[in-house]
Amino acid sequence: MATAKGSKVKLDLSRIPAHIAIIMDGNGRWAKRRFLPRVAGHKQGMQNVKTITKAASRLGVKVLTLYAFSTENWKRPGSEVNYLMRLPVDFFNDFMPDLIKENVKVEVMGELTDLPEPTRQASEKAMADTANNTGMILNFALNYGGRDELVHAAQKLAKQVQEGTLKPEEIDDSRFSSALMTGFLGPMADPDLLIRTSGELRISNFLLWQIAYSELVFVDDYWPDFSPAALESAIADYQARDRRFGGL
Ligand SMILES: CCc1cc(N2CCCCCC2)n2ncc(-c3ccc(F)cc3)c2n1
Repeated sequence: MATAKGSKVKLDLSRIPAHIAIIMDGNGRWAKRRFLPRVAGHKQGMQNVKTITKAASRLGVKVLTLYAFSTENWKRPGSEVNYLMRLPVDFFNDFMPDLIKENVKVEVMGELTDLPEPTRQASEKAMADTANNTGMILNFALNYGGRDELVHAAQKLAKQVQEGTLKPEEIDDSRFSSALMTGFLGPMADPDLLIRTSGELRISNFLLWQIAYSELVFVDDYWPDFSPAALESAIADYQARDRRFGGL
């Protein structure tokens, strides 16, 4: 078994999960514990996105989906939302050369039309500038909600039936998966491994259809403290499980 260099755990590099999704939670509590403002946690959290992106890419992960902003996050104080909405701009200003060097392809999924113009433009430019990259897909969920995604998929398919281009009996798992925001990922749309940081044991309206058979790993680290070693440990947990996909 080939193992990751310098790793504390023995990873089978031939069984790295193709698609890892992460709920990056605990940024505000990370700051509070250090008597810093919440936005300091978000800033450190963004730095850690860069660290974990590189670590996942180098381990051979094919898709890394990160829950950056949920449809419910608009309820936060205006000053915090304004700060958060600038992070994608800062991320790409700082990290685009590294993303190009890592051959990472950026995707951003969610209700992007509701975002501030600079946030949406930075996301669209990053997707355009990395469109020809063939390495890991870094897929940000931005202004994303799982129920919102299911409703939009149902509406899309209902419209096709109404237009006469689709029969109701033709709507099956595959057709529904293709109608979701993760449809562009094809056979890799469903995460093999979902990680949530900060000790919370909730799914929080994330990838509700896609995680039907995902392995779930909950870690106590706050997101800013979630290290490449912690990622490898979560992957080792995944590799130690015996996935049955509903079978015996
Ligand atoms: C819009 C809210 C938000 C918050 C945020 N945080 C704060 C909370 C979560 C922890 C990570 C740091 N990050 N980190 C990267 C992005 C990002 C999103 C899209 C994109 F195309 C490029 C980068 C980000 N976006």
